[in-house]
Order: sequence, then C-alpha cells, then structure tokens
Amino acid sequence: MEITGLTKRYAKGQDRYAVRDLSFRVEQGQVLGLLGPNGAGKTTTLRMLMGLISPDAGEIRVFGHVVRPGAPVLSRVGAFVEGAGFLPHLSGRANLELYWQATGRPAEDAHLAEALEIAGLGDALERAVRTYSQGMRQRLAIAQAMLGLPDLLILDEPTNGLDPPQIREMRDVMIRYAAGGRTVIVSSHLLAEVEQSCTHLVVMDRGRLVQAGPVAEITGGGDTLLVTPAGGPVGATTLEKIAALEGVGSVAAADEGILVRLDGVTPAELIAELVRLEVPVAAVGPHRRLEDAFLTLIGGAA
Ligand SMILES: Nc1ncnc2c1ncn2[C@@H]1O[C@H](COP(=O)(O)OP(=O)(O)OP(=O)(O)O)[C@@H](O)[C@H]1O
Repeated sequence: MEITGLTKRYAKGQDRYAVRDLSFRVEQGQVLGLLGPNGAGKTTTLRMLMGLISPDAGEIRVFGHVVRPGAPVLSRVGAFVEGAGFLPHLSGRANLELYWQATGRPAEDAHLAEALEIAGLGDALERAVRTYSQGMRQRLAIAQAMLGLPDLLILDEPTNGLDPPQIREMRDVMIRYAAGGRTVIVSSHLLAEVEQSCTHLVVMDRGRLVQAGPVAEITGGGDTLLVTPAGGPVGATTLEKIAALEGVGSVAAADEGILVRLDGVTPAELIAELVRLEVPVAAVGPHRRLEDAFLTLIGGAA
C-alpha cells in the first residue's frame, strides 16, 4: 500500500486540513500502527484507504491499483470501523452470512470458520446480536472485517471496549494474520499495545506525517538500556563499577532502574559483565519506550 501526497479538507475554503500531504508505504507481512493524538487525521486517512471518502489531492495505491470509492481492488481490503451495523434480531452467525451474501462472492470464499474462530464468541454466535455486550459486538465486527481473509486488513481502534485478556488476544490475532504474508494497518491510542503488536509505525499530528519507520527505530531502542536490578536500587559503588566497564558510555540511576548508555559494548556483553560483577539483574530492555518517543515526537502539540 502506498500513499502519496494525500490531502483532505472537510470544508472547502477552510484552512484546516484533516490530512495534509501525507506519504508512506506499507509492505506485505507488516503490521503498521497508525498513531497520533485526537484529531491527527488517522480516521480520515483510514476512511480514504477504505474508499469511503475521496481525497482532495494525492492518491492511495493498493497492490498497484488506485483506491477510490467502488474500486475493484477494495475486494482485497477488509475494514473494521467503529460502530459496525448489525441486524439486532439476528444471530452473530446470521449477520456474518448475510453480510457475505451481499458481497455477491461465493460462500466458500468467506472462510467463515476461520473468521469465527478469531472472534472467539463460542455459543454466543447463535444468539441474537441485541443480547451482545460491547466487546462481543466488537469481536463480531472484527470477524466481519476478516471475512474472505483480505490481503489488507484495516482496523480503526479495534481494542476499544475490549477487556485486557481480549486486548491481548487481539495482539496475537494481528501478528498471526500478518505472518501469512497479509498486511494489517491498525490505528490505536494504546501505545504499549502498538509497541508489542506492530512491526512498523506511522506517527501523525494535525494531519501531517511526523515519523514513519520500524518500531525499534522510532522507540530508539538502540544505545541506552534500562537495567532493572532485582531487590531494589543498587549502591553507588556498583554504579561506578558498571560505568568503568569497557564499552559503557555512561551510567545513571533512574526511578525504574539503571540507565546504561552503550558505547561499543553489545547488550549481551553488558549482561555478561553485570553477572560477573554480581549485579542481581531482573530485566534488561531498551530504555526509550514508545510512550516517551511518541510524546517527544508530538512534543509541543500535545
Ligand atoms: N466529517 C467531518 N466533518 C468535518 N470535520 C471532520 C470530520 N471528520 C473529522 N473532521 C476533522 O478532521 C480532523 C481529523 O479528524 P480524524 O477523525 O481523522 O482524527 P483522528 O486522528 O482519527 O482522531 P481521534 O484519535 O480523535 O479519533 C479533526 O480536526 C476533525 O475535527
């Protein structure tokens, strides 16, 4: 999927752009997280990508074909948007079957069983949708987006209304979905979730692209590590010993643990040295988590 110079204003003559000169690419097999504060233009971008509204300028190509309302390539795109409409008096299963019939495609192409397994609704699938909780409707809507196992799956805030175990499940669903060479684009406010389920990120603010790239690149999980000692903070002497190690740039004590800037030493070598120094290491990980990176990126705007 390739977006080039995408621009959208809801009211002509208004100088406020919902999306302005946005460009980025997504490759097959990636799970791309679309991040941005309220009003950044995420939903507007996804609606253009789904062919629901037309851009004022720029274009979106999916598998080389330009996306516009009614474009045939949209049959390869599945989408979940908030508030999917279901017929309340029909069962979850009947709703999905009807939806698929309306596409006019052969029943066996729906891969209903796979989509239903992902929804994980069990017996509730046979109950009227009006008896569903918000989370159940949400999962039915996600299953609906997966009907036909589309090559590109677009999910706008899929974890809204889900409980923590379901949020976790959603993460696995997205990773598994893309593992087979398909592509997922997901917008979310849950930074920790995005960090764990996405391979790539696009950060938007006020309609514009702020940054795009692999998650690790954006979170800057590179040269500073957070070492969490078991059993609370370590003494000043230990900090000095770590600082004196070859290939260690600097060491600082932080609330969450010890921040070690690497200057030549690899994380694996550092861990070996810490063990040799008898520092009781409980965990070692990249310091700059997505939340910090995100807040830094959108900085003043937030
Ligand atoms: N139908 C509409 N008519 C007029 N303006 C709109 C419409 N939809 C969105 N906007 C405006 O476009 C801008 C981008 O909105 P959009 O919903 O795309 O942002 P978002 O990143 O999805 O936000 P959120 O995280 O709050 O869902 C906002 O300023 C919003 O007020």
